[in-house]
Amino acid sequence: MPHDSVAPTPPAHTPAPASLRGKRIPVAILGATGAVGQTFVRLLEGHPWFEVTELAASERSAGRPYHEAARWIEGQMPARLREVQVLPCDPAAVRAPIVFSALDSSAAGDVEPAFAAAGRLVFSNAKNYRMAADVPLLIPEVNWSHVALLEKQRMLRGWSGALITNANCSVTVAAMALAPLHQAFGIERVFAATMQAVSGAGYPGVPSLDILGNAIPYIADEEPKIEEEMRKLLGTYGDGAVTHTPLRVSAHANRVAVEHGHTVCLSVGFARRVSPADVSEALRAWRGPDGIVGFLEACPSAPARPIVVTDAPDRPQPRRDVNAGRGMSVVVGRVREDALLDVKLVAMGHNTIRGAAGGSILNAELCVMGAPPVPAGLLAEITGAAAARAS
Ligand SMILES: N[C@@H](CC=O)C(=O)O
Repeated sequence: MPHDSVAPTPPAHTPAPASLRGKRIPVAILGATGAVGQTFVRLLEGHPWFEVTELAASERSAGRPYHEAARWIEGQMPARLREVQVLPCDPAAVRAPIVFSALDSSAAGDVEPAFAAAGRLVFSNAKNYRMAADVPLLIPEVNWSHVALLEKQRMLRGWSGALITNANCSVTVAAMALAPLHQAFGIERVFAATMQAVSGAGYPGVPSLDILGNAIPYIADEEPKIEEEMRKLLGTYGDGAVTHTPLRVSAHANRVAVEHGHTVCLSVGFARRVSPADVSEALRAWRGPDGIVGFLEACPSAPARPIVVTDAPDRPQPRRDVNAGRGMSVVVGRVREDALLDVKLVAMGHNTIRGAAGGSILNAELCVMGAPPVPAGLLAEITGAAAARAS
């Protein structure tokens, strides 16, 4: 084979953690009618540890059967959910202990803290709290140690639940490619140019007459997000805080006529001399921090390899590679010398799976496993409180 295989791997059959005692944890999806909400529904259908029991959305959708409220985008809506009545995004109406939020930032700002205050473990995709000092911004393989912020968050905010965020989708792709290199060699400067799929803009998203046969060199708010979130993601946790890495990042964000898969062209400057061969070797060997690799291997959503390196001269390509690791791997190729910085490469990943719903689900799986440093007893506390509410 000329390069590493990027074929989708079959779903893992992972035994549930003993703490679940053979039962799946009920979970709710907030913003269930939108594109990312629907991706949560698809990925969680048949999940061995989680069962979607509640769907919530805006006042406009609340009270309607899910099949009427949501214009389903890919494949078929799971039959068992068609008649489920959509709930309002209110913790008094939604009972599940674990909540996946696909809410737009206009709603997430009030709704997500309300659920965390009401004892729920909230996994957010929205931008609102990503940069808050007490909120973990997580990509498990990159910075799982930052989950330790939860202890301080719950104390400071007086929440019986907690809030965990995942990163913007294009940052996720870039950060996964850069984390192994930062750990091994120390990165000082990054130039990033994205080619982002239309699904990143949600549904109905970018008008077809704007994007067909076109590329748009602007995505609102995207460039500052890439620059700021990258510094937090690659930062270090200690003494109850994350110290952002002093990395200089310059980003260009572009929308292109691709359905799924964000591509990021990266030029990287290191603190010392690093060759393309060093970079390829570090990427191929990387599985994430030693302390959680065993936990990741037991997570149903974790790919066998978070980074798939290809030596093919014309890859990665969204059309061919976007489903690597069932959409959870980032495919990296074109690793070569850079005349301006040191090394350049191209990273591509599934924006609505690894970059959104799949990333949140993996965060939740690691929490359920109690992967350290998840605060001891967090899951038992949250599910115990939910059982008490139900009785
Ligand atoms: N802002 C991104 C979505 C990912 O978070 C995009 O527009 O593609």
